[in-house]
Amino acid sequence: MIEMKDVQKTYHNGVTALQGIDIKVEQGEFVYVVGPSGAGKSTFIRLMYREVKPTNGEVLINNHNVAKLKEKEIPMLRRGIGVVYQDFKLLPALTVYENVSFALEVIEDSPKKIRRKVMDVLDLVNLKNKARFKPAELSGGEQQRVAIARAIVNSPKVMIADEPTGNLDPDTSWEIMKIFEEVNARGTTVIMATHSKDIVDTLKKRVIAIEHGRVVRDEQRGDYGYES
Ligand SMILES: Nc1ncnc2c1ncn2[C@@H]1O[C@H](COP(=O)(O)OP(=O)(O)OP(=O)(O)O)[C@@H](O)[C@H]1O
Repeated sequence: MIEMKDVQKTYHNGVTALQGIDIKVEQGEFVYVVGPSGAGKSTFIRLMYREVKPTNGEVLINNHNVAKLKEKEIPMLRRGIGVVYQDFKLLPALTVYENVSFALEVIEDSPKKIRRKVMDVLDLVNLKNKARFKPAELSGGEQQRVAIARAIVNSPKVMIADEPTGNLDPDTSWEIMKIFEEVNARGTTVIMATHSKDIVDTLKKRVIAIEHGRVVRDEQRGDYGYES
């Protein structure tokens, strides 16, 4: 479960990106985060994996106060959260297989088990046949599928995506959304910031709208609510 209690984030330059944020997301939900450019969406989701710390208030992930984690406890938090970015952030020198296995927590796994886990997630994103390719040899949609495989290889409880279809054409975006729905159907909470009216209005989910750093709307099966 993810909970924010009266959260405020003011950056060092004095910009207050978020204030008075009170939300609760239950395990297994699928949530879109929408709003105009600069509204605070990225800040909102970056608080969840402690990429940024709240200035005031509490961010609780499975009842752990994220702001109070010690440095050495942060990897444990992040192991439970898979993150997908707009620009994929793959390691260019590594193959598809290596990009995914690199993210795997391997402490107790045998080589056979590691291989199975990596190939299972590559199968889910339909990229088993390109395991030996380098990112530059893949289309944008394929690169994003590798990034999703990397995000879910540790079976996280939560997957967070910041504009995951922002660099992709509409057909490829729908492929990515099908994978997100599959990941969600397997029990993972999905939080996705997006500017895609088409996606939000077609695949109906909970919608949290943020404007000027405040939640202005929170609806089950909501609309995008802005012009595209
Ligand atoms: N690291 C930072 N330092 C200072 N100000 C920041 C930082 N990151 C974001 N901001 C400011 O906080 C506000 C909210 O930014 P944020 O990136 O959260 O918005 P957003 O809704 O994700 O925007 P977009 O849709 O354009 O990605 C903006 O005014 C932005 O300039």
